[in-house]
Amino acid sequence: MSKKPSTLTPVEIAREAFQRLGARRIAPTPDAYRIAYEEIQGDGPGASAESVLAAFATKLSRQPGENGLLGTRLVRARENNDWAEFERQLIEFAEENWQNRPLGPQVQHGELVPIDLEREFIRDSKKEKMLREMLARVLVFNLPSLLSTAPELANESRNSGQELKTAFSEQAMNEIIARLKQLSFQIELKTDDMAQQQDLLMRLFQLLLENINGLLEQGSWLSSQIETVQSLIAGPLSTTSLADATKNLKEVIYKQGLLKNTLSEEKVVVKNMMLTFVDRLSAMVSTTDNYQRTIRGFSQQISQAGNIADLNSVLSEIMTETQKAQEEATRSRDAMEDARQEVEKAEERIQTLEQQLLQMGELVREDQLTGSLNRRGMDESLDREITNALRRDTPLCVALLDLDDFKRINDTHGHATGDEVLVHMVQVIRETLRKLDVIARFGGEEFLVLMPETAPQDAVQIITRVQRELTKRIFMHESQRLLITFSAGVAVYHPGESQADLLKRADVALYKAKNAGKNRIVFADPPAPEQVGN
Ligand SMILES: Nc1nc2c(ncn2[C@@H]2O[C@H](COP(=O)(O)OP(=O)(O)OP(=O)(O)O)[C@@H](O)[C@H]2O)c(=O)[nH]1
Repeated sequence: MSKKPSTLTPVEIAREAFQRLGARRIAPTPDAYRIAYEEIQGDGPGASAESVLAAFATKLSRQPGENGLLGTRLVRARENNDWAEFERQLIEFAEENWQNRPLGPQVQHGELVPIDLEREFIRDSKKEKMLREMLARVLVFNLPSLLSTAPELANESRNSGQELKTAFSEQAMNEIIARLKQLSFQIELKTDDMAQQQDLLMRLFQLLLENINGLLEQGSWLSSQIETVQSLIAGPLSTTSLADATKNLKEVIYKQGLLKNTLSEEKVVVKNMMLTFVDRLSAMVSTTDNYQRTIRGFSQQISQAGNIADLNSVLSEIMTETQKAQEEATRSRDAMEDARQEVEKAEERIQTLEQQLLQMGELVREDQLTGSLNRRGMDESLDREITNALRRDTPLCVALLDLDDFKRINDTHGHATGDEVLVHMVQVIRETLRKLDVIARFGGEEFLVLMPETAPQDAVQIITRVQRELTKRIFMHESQRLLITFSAGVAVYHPGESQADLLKRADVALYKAKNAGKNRIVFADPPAPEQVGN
């Protein structure tokens, strides 16, 4: 800190002092001369406070940054002999650095603050109060709620928090610090334990699911639910994906429950109708039996009749009985006709409900990313549409769509953007297609569109519309416009053809579209005769 005393003689110092004043263009007043003299003489015994401050200012002015600036200001104040300004600069600097003084890099991140440093810091009573309150709140409220599976640690956290609020002495503070160190260590151990337990539970859950699935009928509703859960827990778990899956399943289960209730009610109605039908039938049969018995009685009476008058009375009785039997038969026929109509209506309602139930099932056969059907849902839909097409004798077309240069999109903009493109693509397709068309994710960036009751030329038109729509509805990524196109192979189903052969033809056409330069649609060749059983 102190400057070495000069080795010059007093005469040399006096000469040097005059030269220095000249160089600095300062008038050689006694004060200025004395300062210059002392400056050159250095910190010898008896150096004045002013010379110490002047040397300090000069040294400081050679420092970089804020310190250098302060030094320059101090040198200027000293040169102007403005000691009031010199003092003001020093006080300002001291105040600024006092206020902003950080705890310092000496304290490593994650380590407890040493007591002496801390004492300095907590002189600022406002900050101390805030810090104490925040820490107490974390210990009393937040930490215990995370430690619900470790009640003894939760209690310790709560108690330390409470005591921290009143730990004002150094000793009390040291005790709290020691307790918190211990608590932190125990929480660390507990967390490791919990992670292991969670892992074991997850494996147990997987085993359980596999076993249940093995017991279930293939393709049953519950089996598909279980597969969804299995695939979910196989991947990385996130709160959002779990919440989404739970929400989906809950909704489906709720709707399924409603539909199943209505369905069983409808089935009871049909059963009652059948019972009425059988009742009426037996009533009619017993009426006919009675009638036949009565007629047999009459034929006896006729054979025993002695005169026309007897015969006349038998005849009028026969007429009455016959009329009764006829009326009963008509009543029974009407009742049976009503019952038959009711049964038909109930059957229709059952069919509708079963159809809805089937659609519900498809909800969990969805692709998680895009919301379109997944491969399993697609297989079932295609099966159903082929059956419908054959039964109704209507044309069924399929289109296999494959995004162009999707790998480049992934490579250039990232996988997450690639995912968004897939979602965008499905949204555009869905909004462009008709209600009865179905869209399924065939795999990766390939989609299958089923177009029931659609002739080949209409199918090509529909897919062209999707293509146009996709170029109109530009996909934006970070203010950049990404042009998304696809190539497609379209095929019409030929009766007798297998699902696999139909998809194969669409795939070959798609391959041709890609080879012909992409962003185009190719119609598939008809199947070979042996593929349709000719
Ligand atoms: N982001 C994302 N990418 C996927 C997904 N599934 C498959 N891919 C990627 O899709 C890309 C398909 O690449 P390619 O088969 O070479 O096809 P392409 O780049 O579209 O080229 P062409 O079909 O010839 O136009 C691969 O990079 C896959 O990793 C997915 O779910 N999300």
